[in-house]
This record gives sequence, structure tokens and C-alpha cells, in this order.
Amino acid sequence: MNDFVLDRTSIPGVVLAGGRSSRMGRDKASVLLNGRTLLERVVEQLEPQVNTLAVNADATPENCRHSFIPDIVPGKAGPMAGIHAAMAYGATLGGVTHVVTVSVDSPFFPGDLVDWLAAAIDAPDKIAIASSEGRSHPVFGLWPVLLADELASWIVTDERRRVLDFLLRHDVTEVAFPLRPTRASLLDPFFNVNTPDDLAEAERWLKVLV
Ligand SMILES: Nc1nc2c(ncn2[C@@H]2O[C@H](COP(=O)(O)OP(=O)(O)OP(=O)(O)O)[C@@H](O)[C@H]2O)c(=O)[nH]1
Repeated sequence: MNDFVLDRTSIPGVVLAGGRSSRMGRDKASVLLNGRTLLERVVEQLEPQVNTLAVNADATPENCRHSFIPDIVPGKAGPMAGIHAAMAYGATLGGVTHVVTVSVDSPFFPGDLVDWLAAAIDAPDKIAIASSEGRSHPVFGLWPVLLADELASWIVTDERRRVLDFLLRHDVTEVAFPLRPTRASLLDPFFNVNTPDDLAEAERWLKVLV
């Protein structure tokens, strides 16, 4: 019988804020959504859900007021480099088995994200990732710190460097999140802002949130 119990109060959170933002044409973390940056909005949503919070990117973001952790693995591993940096960061903190990651470009992610993901963790090496409408969102995941070194070596040696390939090798539960009711239609809480058009759509969603 598995008697592992996740310490819900010990979970650190990491905002993935690296990458090229090529579709947006400028750094997504500092893009303004109704007067506040995406980074500010995502930090505000994550902070009450975690024990400590850090921002991760391949290079230090401008005017970052939070603890910053850089990518560690060389090369262009994309979000996976951020997930690895988050796991390695968690491993340096005493008493931490799992670390949660969120994406800087999803300002409407659930306020109960960590509670739902944590409920799926029943072993020290278990991974939980979010999904909505049948699509998985691995950047919203609860990651075991004990897999940090394995992920690092795999990123360096595997040509494909995709998050989903890593997930296939491990014990993963996908946690399905419901759509969020608004005064208009239902909003996918993992709606992400990749382009200027997405930003305009996010502004429309903000006006109908309840
Ligand atoms: N730490 C880190 N995070 C990354 C990296 N690339 C992407 N991300 C993050 O991963 C999430 C998804 O990023 P994408 O939208 O796929 O990539 P992007 O580079 O931000 O944007 P595009 O260039 O438009 O594809 C976002 O939270 C990014 O900040 C990276 O190299 N390092």
C-alpha cells in the first residue's frame, strides 16, 4: 500500500516566464492587460496557493521584484528548461517533494489549481498536470523534485526535447479543470495570450468575468 502524503503547505510555485515571445513580438511577461502586466496577474493568482514563489526565465526579466531562477540546462529546451529549473530549485529547499509550475501567459488560471493537482499526488515520484476540454497543459504541473536530474540529462540527450515525451516515461495523472462561467460564454481557464489578437481577446474576457 502507498502511504505517501503530500505536504500541501510546503509547495513552492514557479512562474515560467522565459522564451522568445515571437508570436507576441515583445516579452509576454511585461505585456499590459488592462493596466497590469501578465507577470503581475499570474503572480497574484499563484501567490496565495503556494509556500514560496519564484520567477523563471532563460534571462532575468526587466524590473523583476521576485526571486529569480534561471534556466540551468544548455540549449533551447523551451518550457521544459523552465520546468527543470523549477524542480532543481525545489530540490534545494528542505522538506519539499513537489513544485508547481504555471505559465506567465495564462492570466485566468484556476485559483484552486494547486489544491486540485495536489489531490492527485500519491507518491514522491508522481506528476500531476492540468487539462481542460480534453487538452493537456503540461506547463501547469506539479513536479517531483527527485526527477530533476533525470529530466536534465534527458533534455540534453534527447533531440525532441518535448514535455509530453518526458511525461510518457513517468507516472502522470491529468487533472481535468472545468470551464469558468462568465457573463458571456464559458472561459477556458488556461486560455493563453500568445499574440496581440489573444491580448485583445483577454481584454474582452476581463470585462465579462464574474
Ligand atoms: N524558462 C523558460 N521558459 C520558457 C522557454 N520557452 C518558453 N517558456 C515558457 O513556456 C510557456 C509557453 O511558452 P510558448 O508560448 O510555447 O513559447 P514562447 O517562447 O513564450 O512564445 P513563442 O516564441 O511565441 O512560441 C511560457 O510560460 C513561456 O514563458 C524557455 O526557453 N525557458
